[in-house]
Amino acid sequence: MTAQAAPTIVDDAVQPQRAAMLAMGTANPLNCMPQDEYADWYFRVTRSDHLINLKENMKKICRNSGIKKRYFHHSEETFRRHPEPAVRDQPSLDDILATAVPELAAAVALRAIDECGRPASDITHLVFTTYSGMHMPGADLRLASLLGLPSSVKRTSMYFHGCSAAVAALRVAKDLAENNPGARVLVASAELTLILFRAPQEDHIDELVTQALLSDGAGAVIVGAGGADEGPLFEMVSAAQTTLPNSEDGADGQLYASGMVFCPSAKLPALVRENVEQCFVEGVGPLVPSGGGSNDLFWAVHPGGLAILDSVEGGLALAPGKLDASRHVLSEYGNMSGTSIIFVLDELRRRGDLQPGGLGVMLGIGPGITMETMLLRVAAA
Ligand SMILES: CC(C)(COP(=O)(O)OP(=O)(O)OC[C@H]1O[C@@H](n2cnc3c(N)ncnc32)[C@H](O)[C@@H]1OP(=O)(O)O)[C@@H](O)C(=O)NCCC(=O)NCCSC(=O)CC(=O)O
Repeated sequence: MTAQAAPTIVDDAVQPQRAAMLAMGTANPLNCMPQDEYADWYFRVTRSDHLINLKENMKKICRNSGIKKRYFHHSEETFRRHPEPAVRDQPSLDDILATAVPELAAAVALRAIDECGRPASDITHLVFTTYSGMHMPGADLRLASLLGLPSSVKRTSMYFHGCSAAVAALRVAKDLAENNPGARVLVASAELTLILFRAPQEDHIDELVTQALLSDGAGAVIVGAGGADEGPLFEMVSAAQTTLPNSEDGADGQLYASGMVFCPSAKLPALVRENVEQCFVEGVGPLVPSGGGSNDLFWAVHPGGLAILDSVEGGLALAPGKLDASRHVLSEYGNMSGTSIIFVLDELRRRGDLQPGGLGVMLGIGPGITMETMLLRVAAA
């Protein structure tokens, strides 16, 4: 990826108190699974080795997934203690998820708070997102308690936004920061795939794709609108959400007593390819300087799968290398659903290719089909 020129944007005058990402943190559970061992492991723990053709199919999907390894909270030990999710479809997941989701979220939130250099008690708003379980009170409250946030913190939970969740949460955080002077918003996203772990079924290749690509992770970002004094990383210039018409069946998730069933459609990559440019142009295009094309921007794209990234690259006619950060995250961690985008942002800033003032687009792709776009500007060093 080459360093880019730093275009200026047009609406600074109308948005004096623009929100920015001030700090971020990411983390994964400890169990690391090489992708080339996954099919053998998965069919063994689900006692499905007799489904020989399906297992071969799974091996092929894993080989072609662009993923080297994934991380999981669960392990073989989980299924020795709780055999239900692996073999009977009657899982007893709730206690595990109710504890592990806020704990993982707290670990990443602490990293972001540390990086920010101000105490947790300065957090005024919490926006929490997950699909890995639902409780009342929710994981957001447990997270607030683990972090020791003030009891006055204003909590917003966003459940079941799938792979566009963290971009949507950041959009909400941007509005909160820009409309509440002094606000310091903690965005936390945590996903554990234990909620959707199920034995393979012969007529459900879509579920096999889910089992082969999705993985566990959490990310946190602190958002404020205090200007340069706060040491911003990325200014959040403008955000948009676009829902593709008649695409509800493009990614279908349903929560049952036995856990979540999530089925991405085989047509999802084509839907993305056909629509991504229009979503970009309509969503944040008007703020990109005239003459600036998609290749003049940096890109943080949800690494949903190799075919998804290839579709975004093709649909926007991006130069090779433009999605390297997303491809790297896919390879090293798998598809951590909405959380992935925070890993991509973190990867982009670590690479050191971004130029102060450089513009880029963050793109989340989730059920709907929903495309969440946010125009970002790299803050001055
Ligand atoms: C799964 C793959 C790695 C497999 O790649 P391959 O190179 O092996 O080959 P391929 O794409 O031709 O697929 C192999 C065979 O599997 C079938 N196949 C692929 N995806 C399928 C799906 N979702 N449902 C049912 N069948 C599917 C193909 O039709 C083909 O069938 P046949 O062999 O009969 O021709 C890739 O297709 C991929 O990256 N797909 C995108 C995955 C995806 O949807 N990710 C988003 C998850 S949801 C998400 O991130 C956001 C959200 O919505 O929340």
